Amino acid sequence: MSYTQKQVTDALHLVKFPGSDKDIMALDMVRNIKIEGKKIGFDLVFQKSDDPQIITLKKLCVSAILKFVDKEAEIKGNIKVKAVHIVDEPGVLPNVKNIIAIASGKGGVGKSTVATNLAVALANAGAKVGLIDADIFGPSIPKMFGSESARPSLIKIDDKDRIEPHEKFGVKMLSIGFFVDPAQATVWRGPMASNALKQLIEEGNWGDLDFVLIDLPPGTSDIHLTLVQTVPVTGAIIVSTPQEVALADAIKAISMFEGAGVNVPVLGMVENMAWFTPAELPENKYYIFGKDGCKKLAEEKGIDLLGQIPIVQSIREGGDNGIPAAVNTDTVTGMAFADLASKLMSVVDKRNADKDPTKRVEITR
Ligand SMILES: Nc1ncnc2c1ncn2[C@@H]1O[C@H](COP(=O)(O)OP(=O)(O)OP(=O)(O)O)[C@@H](O)[C@H]1O
Repeated sequence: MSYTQKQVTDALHLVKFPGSDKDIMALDMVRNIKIEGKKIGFDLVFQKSDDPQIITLKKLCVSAILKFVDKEAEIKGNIKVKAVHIVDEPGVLPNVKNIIAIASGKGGVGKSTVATNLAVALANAGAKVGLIDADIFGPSIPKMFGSESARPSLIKIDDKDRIEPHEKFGVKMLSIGFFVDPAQATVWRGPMASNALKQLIEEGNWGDLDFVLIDLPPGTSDIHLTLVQTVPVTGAIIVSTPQEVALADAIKAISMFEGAGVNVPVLGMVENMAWFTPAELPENKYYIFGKDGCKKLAEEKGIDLLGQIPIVQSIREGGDNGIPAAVNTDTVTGMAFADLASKLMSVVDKRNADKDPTKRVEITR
């Protein structure tokens, strides 16, 4: 019999950081949990390699595992302490003004739909925009742009091979879906997926851009860590439906971005599938996934709500037929995405005025 991840994370949720009311899971200090039979191990990530709480916290973790998982669990010696280093050097993408991560906790809430339409709406507003499909295991950007057959070419710049991003509706984009059969990528192991993302970022000929949007996979994964270790992410947008199960996962995504070792400000939330209005009853709103769940969560967390996007047939059709709804600027949905783009531009301006630029992080010891 082996223990479950949940048993371990539940136990570690009970370990509070000394002097704080937050636990080490909420602070995103636990990474790489490995369980083999009775053996449990994980990385414990601190902001500084000489944090005075290292010894105490290691002991608290050992006690929590022995008490709440199993007194026979082999945990001693299996907690590796790691430290976050802020890397103070211009990273890759030096000519990109803002790198925005689009994330969700739960899958299927419309993150790629929002990323696609937001990218098009930003381009319509005159911004120079790039879009990177970081959902390596399930890339959907090629389909949403009607570009499944695009094959970006390699060009030589300063004797180095560079990938020329595909461009459509004013958006420069790269996706692993342009290079491998998506069915192949779904079985890749973590390091292969992380390397693929690094290549899309580092080897793309991105040039000067106002925004690069990164469409992340759902949940929290190695891909998220690869991203913050590869580029300084200006901020994150969290997409969720108003449904409770989706909101619970959205909270985890918010904690991950704001937690130790990542430190990326959350710029706002987007409530997708906020309501449904049938064409024949335009005055009626049906709150299929619940009412204002995301709005309330954003208020609670002190985060801006950037927009509420209803369930609209043309949004789904746009995703399927490769012409994003935001392309049609004179429709109600086109205007909703234009409004979302303008809100994003103003929160990014505010973030850049109020806060220091984000720095890339490295986790070492
Ligand atoms: N507001 C909306 N109205 C109608 N359909 C929508 C809306 N938002 C998303 N959809 C549809 O819901 C489905 C899931 O959306 P999408 O692929 O964007 O979700 P996701 O969160 O990126 O999923 P994944 O878990 O694959 O990352 C798609 O078919 C999309 O067209």
